[in-house]
Amino acid sequence: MKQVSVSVDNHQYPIFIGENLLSSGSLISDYIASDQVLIVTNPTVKELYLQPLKDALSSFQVEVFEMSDGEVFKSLETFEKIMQQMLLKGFRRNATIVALGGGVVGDLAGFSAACYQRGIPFVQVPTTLLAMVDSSVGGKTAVNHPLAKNMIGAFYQPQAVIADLTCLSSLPAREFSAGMAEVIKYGLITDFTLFEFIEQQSTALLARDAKALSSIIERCCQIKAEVVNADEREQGVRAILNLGHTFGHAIEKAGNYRHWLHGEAVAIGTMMAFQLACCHGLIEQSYVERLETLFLAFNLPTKVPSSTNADELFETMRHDKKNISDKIRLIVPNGLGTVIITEQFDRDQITQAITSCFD
Ligand SMILES: NC(=O)c1ccc[n+]([C@@H]2O[C@H](COP(=O)([O-])OP(=O)(O)OC[C@H]3O[C@@H](n4cnc5c(N)ncnc54)[C@H](O)[C@@H]3O)[C@@H](O)[C@H]2O)c1
Ligand SMILES: O=C(O)C(=O)C[C@@H](O)[C@H](O)[C@H](O)COP(=O)(O)O
Ligand SMILES: [Zn+2]
Repeated sequence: MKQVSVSVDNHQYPIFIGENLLSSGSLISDYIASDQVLIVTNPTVKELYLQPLKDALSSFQVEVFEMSDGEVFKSLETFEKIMQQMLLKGFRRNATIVALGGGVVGDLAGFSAACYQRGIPFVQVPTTLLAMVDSSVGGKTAVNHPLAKNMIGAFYQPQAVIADLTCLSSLPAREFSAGMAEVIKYGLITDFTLFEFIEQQSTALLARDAKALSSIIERCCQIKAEVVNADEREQGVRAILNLGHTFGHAIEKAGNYRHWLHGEAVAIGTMMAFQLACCHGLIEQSYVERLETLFLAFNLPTKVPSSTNADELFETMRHDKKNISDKIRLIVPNGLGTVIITEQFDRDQITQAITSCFD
């Protein structure tokens, strides 16, 4: 088992990465504060992994909240249902929420933990690649608003993250690829060696080779932990984790949170950020092509349909939480494995970058 540590203010917590961790009662028990536990999950994950987790928690009084599966259910409505269930079941302030699932479950369960009686402990048990490398780590929790993504939320850190690699064997190929978009992001923002490793190991990764997977998951968690440790509340450097997301969130919204997976939208959004940077002399065309080749190797989309409304995407981007004025704050590459946070691009330049990724 590998371990990475996150350390923010006066809270430190471990990320455990290994095989068969889900059923290890001794591991998870250490992070449960009292006998009351609410597992938040969805029908897909419940079917696969609820029983081993329940067995591991057999010494606790466990309730389950089953939310519907899908990004559209990362909503205030589902949040309210969790609050209702916890209140009706008499959950106290020392109860623990366990998020069993991908990023949708994790973000919603984390936000619920942040709000219930002003904050109760929670544990992340991520079951998708994306959740293992990104959403379970760092304490961004949220629900979506019809106007834009993740608009209502809190920075709220878990007690522990338990990433059981065996869960990845049941992950559909499309979901695995979506997770790879965030993995590639880490290579682009700070660690070009990781990017090159992914290029070299693409066949092994697509075959879900355990050694290659465990190595990239550990590296991504290390990078995310370093960034979060330096800037938990995104006052500065943490924004680099948002590469491709300003475009990506607008793309997700334009598809009503149903058409594109988060990772897919991030892949397209990253291509837009790369086109923008290339068009304005920050990076070479060869880097843009190299990234597109890697995304395509993982069956990720790099373009939106030409029927996409670039102005509508731009209007959604104006709601982005990174913006501190009427300028759009973007993360763009300025070299191999490095990025800058900038407001230098105007509306025309940004919409041009969007249309340059039309199919
Ligand atoms: N908080 C953060 O820092 C952060 C970071 C990145 C993404 N996110 C959020 O995460 C969400 C995306 O997360 P996701 O990609 O995990 O999607 P998801 O949670 O929707 O899970 C993807 C699909 O896989 C299924 N699934 C989960 N685990 C499985 C398994 N082991 N085997 C088979 N099926 C499984 C789920 O039921 C779902 O249908 C988005 O809402 C995004 O905004 C948050
Ligand atoms: O942890 C972060 O910081 C990130 O930006 C990680 C992103 O991959 C993630 O999608 C996050 O939820 C986006 O946050 P938001 O603040 O842009 O809503
Ligand atoms: Zn993301």
